[in-house]
Amino acid sequence: MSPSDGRNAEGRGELNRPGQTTSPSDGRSAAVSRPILSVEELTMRFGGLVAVDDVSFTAETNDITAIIGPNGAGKTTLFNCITGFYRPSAGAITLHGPLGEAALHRLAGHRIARAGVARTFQNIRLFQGMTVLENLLVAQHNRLMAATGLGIGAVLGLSRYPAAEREAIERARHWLDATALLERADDPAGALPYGAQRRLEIARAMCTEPALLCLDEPAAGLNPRESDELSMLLRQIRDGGCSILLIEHDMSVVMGISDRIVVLDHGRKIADAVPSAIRADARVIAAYLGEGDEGE
Ligand SMILES: Nc1ncnc2c1ncn2[C@@H]1O[C@H](COP(=O)(O)OP(=O)(O)OP(=O)(O)O)[C@@H](O)[C@H]1O
Repeated sequence: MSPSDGRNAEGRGELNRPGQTTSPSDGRSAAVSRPILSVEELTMRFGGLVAVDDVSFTAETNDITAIIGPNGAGKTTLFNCITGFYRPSAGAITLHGPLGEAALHRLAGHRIARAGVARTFQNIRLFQGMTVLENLLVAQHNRLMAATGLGIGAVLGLSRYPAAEREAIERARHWLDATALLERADDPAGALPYGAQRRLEIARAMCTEPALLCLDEPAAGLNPRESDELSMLLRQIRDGGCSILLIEHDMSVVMGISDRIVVLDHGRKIADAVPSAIRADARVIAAYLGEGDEGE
């Protein structure tokens, strides 16, 4: 799937991770699509309430796939199933990641992270008292431990530890630069303005080098300029080779950057198409009007 209308020509500056190469951006449209995530007949019940009801969709590699829908539609519950916070009542979630296929519906959260999925939350969850840089180093703790024999190498003063630590700092600096936070590296995270904290959350997720980045309302509380900067950052992350799953209520962000949009209403999928088709979809318009909100 490579819809021309879902692809924005502007803001194509690619944002490679350290040591990563990408194919030219003009090669993206010609690339054969490959799924990064398959959700099949997913259901999540809370007692008698069906929060996600038999939902199936596919997110393609190197796409931004948005999940939208009125309040209570089941978006966050779907995210929580994908990222291991909830064990689904039924259905399957498969990540087609760099380490092969992973059945996410059966894995614990930390193993889902290791398989290549990172997420941010609706409510900011940073270590407020730690510095900005420390927040990014903590995110790489597991990788650092694994690279050094679970820390024993560090204790014994073996040479791999300093190299792994240097790489972690380099990766952190790369994402601080990408999110315009380099100058705030030594400030406590809690001292950053709200929009900068949101960017730091994304930088922290990217430090784990995910194949799939799941963002839960990243534009919430941002002013229009910050939302535009966020859109640019997300395009750059996508063009750098990371697929994105995005829950967002800000329709200017969603329509501006999404390659595909899945719409939920009362737990059910009611539409799944490129942005231009979603704008014109009568069921989608009715769902938002039913909420007393046209969504745009
Ligand atoms: N842990 C839970 N226990 C019981 N009910 C829940 C739980 N989590 C979510 N729900 C219910 O499931 C439904 C879907 O909620 P969810 O938060 O997934 O919707 P949403 O689309 O993310 O909404 P919003 O846009 O307002 O964040 C709601 O009716 C909600 O009250």
